[in-house]
Amino acid sequence: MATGFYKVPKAVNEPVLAYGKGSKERESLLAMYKKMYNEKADIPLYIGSEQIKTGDTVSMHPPHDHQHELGVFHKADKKHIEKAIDTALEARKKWAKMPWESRAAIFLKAADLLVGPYRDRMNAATMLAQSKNMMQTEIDAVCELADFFRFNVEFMSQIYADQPISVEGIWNRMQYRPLEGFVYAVTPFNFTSIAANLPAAPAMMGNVVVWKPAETQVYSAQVIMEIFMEAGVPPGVINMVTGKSSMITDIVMNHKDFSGIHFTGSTPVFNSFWETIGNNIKKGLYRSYPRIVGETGGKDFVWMHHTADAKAVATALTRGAFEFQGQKCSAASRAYIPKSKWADVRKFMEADLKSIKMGSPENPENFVNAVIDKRAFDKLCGYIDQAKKDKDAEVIIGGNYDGSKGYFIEPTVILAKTPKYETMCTELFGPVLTVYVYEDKDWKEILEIMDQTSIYALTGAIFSQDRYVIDYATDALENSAGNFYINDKPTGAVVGQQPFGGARGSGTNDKAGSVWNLLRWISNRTIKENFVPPTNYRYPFLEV
Ligand SMILES: NC(=O)c1ccc[n+]([C@@H]2O[C@H](COP(=O)([O-])OP(=O)(O)OC[C@H]3O[C@@H](n4cnc5c(N)ncnc54)[C@H](O)[C@@H]3O)[C@@H](O)[C@H]2O)c1
Ligand SMILES: N[C@@H](CCC=O)C(=O)O
Repeated sequence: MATGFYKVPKAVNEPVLAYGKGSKERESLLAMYKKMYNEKADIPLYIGSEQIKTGDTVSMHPPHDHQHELGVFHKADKKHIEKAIDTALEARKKWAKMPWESRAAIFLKAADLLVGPYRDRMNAATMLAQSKNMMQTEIDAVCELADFFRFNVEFMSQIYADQPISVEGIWNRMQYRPLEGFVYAVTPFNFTSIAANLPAAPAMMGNVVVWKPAETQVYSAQVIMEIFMEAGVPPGVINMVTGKSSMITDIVMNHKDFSGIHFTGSTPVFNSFWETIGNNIKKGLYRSYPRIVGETGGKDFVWMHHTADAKAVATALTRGAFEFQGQKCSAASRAYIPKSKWADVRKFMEADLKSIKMGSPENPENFVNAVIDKRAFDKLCGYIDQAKKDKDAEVIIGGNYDGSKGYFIEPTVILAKTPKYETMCTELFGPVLTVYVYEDKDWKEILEIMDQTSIYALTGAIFSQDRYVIDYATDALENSAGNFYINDKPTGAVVGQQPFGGARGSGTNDKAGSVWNLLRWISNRTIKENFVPPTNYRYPFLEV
């Protein structure tokens, strides 16, 4: 097909729109929010070219307005999952052979559709489904997602261009085959961009996918499917199914052509997948070893040295811990502050948090919105109530909540009297930050404690103005975070700039939106061609 070594457009990060007062983009987005709020969605399963409405439905509600119904989505039963797998495997016959330039064009088109005609719809859907304010949805559902599509296209072309050396009479080639089978993408509620990227990245590399979004994200997942279809992803390449997670996983992982899992979500769920896959390998069920890629939980830290600026640290904590209600895997959830600076950090945080407004994302003045659902709300309120009772803790900021209209929890700061207090160690995934105040002189010991406090190693930030201290802490915390920040908050990684992912209990660290991630979705074939094959078996020294 291709009659040239085509070069893909250079990827650049999508500029984030400001949504300032009186701006056209703000007006247009709010109009779309109102329109979608008043419609009733009826979301089918997307299997091949069919949109299946099973009649077995689940209703959807904005977390900040849970009495309002956004519509319903339809649930699959066993036969739909089997059909999705069969359809994917059928689609693979053509998709795996499609020239890479055509696959690239589809995802570049998806990016342009997203930042153009779909921008408002994608943002409004994410505001409604996940209770993100305008800025949080813009950086996630539009900019990060467009970046995933465009940068991955560039990384794909770099991978394909990488070829082995050849010697006289021999031409060596590397064929970057998709995996033999289908990939299962299981995605979290909190980032629309991650939900789209997990099926898109393997698909871009020529794989076919069965995609199961989180129940609380299905509303915005539908818009992703609309974009995929309009961009030209052929029917059957990405099949979106919704329904009981354990039933879907059971059918998928017991299929001999299951070739990989692309997961983002909590650590226990990922562990259960690994266990199932391991047991099935033992039974000899699979054709190939499935690729297991999972980005999971975090207990992300901010550490301050006494040489750091208190206002900068307080700002990093306010944004890092409470943007999107702390529901980022990267969110700062434990902070270590030296005694000499604590009064200042606390004063600045109190002032910041007092000025924060909480409510619906439809009102742009609300910095904080609702947590995702009742389960999360109850769990978080339970930890806050416990901290109010515990001798080892004190709730010093916030601590109030109200679930009557929406699942609203005030940004809450707990002061822990021991560095191993429960909320210093366990991922809560909400607007709760725990602070431990240490003696300035003990800064080296505290770094050691930090490294040993949680099972996770996702993100972390250190603040200091002393370069020796920065170097020491960077070294001491080498394995404590896959994304490490110096004098910055631990959230907000940008595709192409800070490839994202962590190790230990935080996942396989394959760095979403990078070459390293895409490499997991191919299975190379090395091809050696000999132009003039030898016709004499003898070694030179055996010549007669
Ligand atoms: N490391 C990262 O890059 C990253 C990014 C985003 C979120 N996260 C993590 O995700 C979690 C929050 O997201 P969540 O609440 O959606 O996570 P979750 O683990 O509850 O759900 C993730 C997905 O797994 C599915 N699932 C849950 N139980 C299942 C089961 N038994 N079988 C099959 N599927 C199942 C869910 O339906 C959802 O689609 C946090 O732990 C957060 O740290 C990590
Ligand atoms: N990439 C995002 C986190 C995604 C996880 O939830 C960040 O860096 O804040």
